Amino acid sequence: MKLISSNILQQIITIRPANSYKGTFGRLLAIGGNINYGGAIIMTSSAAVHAGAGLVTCACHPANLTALHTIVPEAMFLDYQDQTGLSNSIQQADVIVIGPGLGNDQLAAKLLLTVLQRITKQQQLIIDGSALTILSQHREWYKLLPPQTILTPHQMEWQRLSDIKISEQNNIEQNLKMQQTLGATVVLKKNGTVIYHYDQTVTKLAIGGPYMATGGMGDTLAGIIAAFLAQFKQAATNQVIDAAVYCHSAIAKQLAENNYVVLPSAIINALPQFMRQVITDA
Ligand SMILES: NC(=O)C1=CN([C@@H]2O[C@H](COP(=O)(O)OP(=O)(O)OC[C@H]3O[C@@H](n4cnc5c(N)ncnc54)[C@H](OP(=O)(O)O)[C@@H]3O)[C@@H](O)[C@H]2O)[C@@H](O)CC1
Ligand SMILES: Nc1ncnc2c1ncn2[C@@H]1O[C@H](COP(=O)(O)OP(=O)(O)O)[C@@H](O)[C@H]1O
Ligand SMILES: [Mg+2]
Repeated sequence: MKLISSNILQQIITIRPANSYKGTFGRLLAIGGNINYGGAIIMTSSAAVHAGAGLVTCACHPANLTALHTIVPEAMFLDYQDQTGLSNSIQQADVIVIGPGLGNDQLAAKLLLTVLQRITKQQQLIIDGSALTILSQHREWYKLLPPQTILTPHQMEWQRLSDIKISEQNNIEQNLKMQQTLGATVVLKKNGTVIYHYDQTVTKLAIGGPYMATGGMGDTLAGIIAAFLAQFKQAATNQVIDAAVYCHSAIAKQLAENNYVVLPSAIINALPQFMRQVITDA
C-alpha cells in the first residue's frame, strides 16, 4: 500500500493549453438531488465547476433549480424526470456522477439503471451516496458496472455493498477481493481514505481530519474526482483519482489552520486558487 504524496498534485494539475475551449475540459453530468437533498448535488456540481470541468449539467428535482442557478450559474439544469433530456445528456457526457442526494425511491433506482444500461466504455462513471445504497439493494446490477466505474463509499455504504463489517474494513485483502468482484475502483472514505484501484494497486491518503466531518464533504469530493477525470485526460486514471482525493483533503487541511470546522462550500471556493498555486509552485 502506497501513501499518496503531495507530488501527485504537480503531476496531474498542469498548465492549460492556449489552444483550448470549454469542450477541451470535459462535459460532466451530475445526477442526484431529490426534493430533500438538493444541496448535495449542488455541492457536487459546484465542486466540479470550481475544479475546472468545462461544462457541467446538473440533473435533479426541479425544486432545486433556483438554488442551483443562484449558487452556481455556470452549471446547466436538467429535470431528472425528463427522460429524453436525460438520454441526450448521458450520451453527450464524458463523465457521469450519480448519487449525491439522489434518495432511495423508485425514480432514483430507475435513474441508476438507466445510466448503467446506457453508459459506454468511452465514458467514466462515478457512483456515490444514495446510488451506492441502491446498488447494494440490486446486486444483480453489479455485473452492469462498466470497467472504469469509480465507487466512493463511506464505511456504511461499503458495508452495504460488500457485507464487510465496518470493524473489518482494515483488512486490505478482504476489501481487494470485493473490489475484484465488483471490477471497479473503490475509494473507501474515512479518516485515512484507502483507494482500491481497478488494477488492484492500493493507495492511502495520510492527510485530512475531523474538521472534515460535515454533511456534504463526500458530495464535494465526488464533484472534484469527476472534474479531474473530465479535464486531465492525458494522465493515468489511477493518478487522477489519487490527485483529486489528495486535493480535497489538502485544501481542507490548509483551511483548518484557521477554521475549527471546514465547510464543503469553503473547499469549493478555494479550489481555483489552490490549483493555480500548484502550478506556481511546480
Ligand atoms: N445537504 C444535503 O443535501 C446532504 C445530502 N446528503 C445525501 O444524503 C444521502 C444519504 O447519505 P448519508 O451518508 O447521509 O446516509 P446513509 O447512507 O444512510 O449513511 C448514514 C448511516 O451510516 C452510518 N455510518 C456508519 N459509519 C459511517 C461513516 N463512516 N460515514 C457516514 N455514515 C456512517 C450512520 O451511522 P450513525 O451516524 O447513525 O451512527 C448512519 O446510520 C446521500 O445521497 C447523500 O449524498 C448527505 O451528503 C448530507 C448532506
Ligand atoms: N475524521 C475524518 N478524518 C478525515 N476525513 C474525514 C473525517 N470525517 C469525514 N471525512 C471525509 O469527509 C468525507 C465524508 O464523505 P460522506 O460521508 O460521503 O459525506 P456526505 O455524504 O455527507 O457528503 C470523506 O471524504 C471522508 O474521508
Ligand atoms: Mg456521501
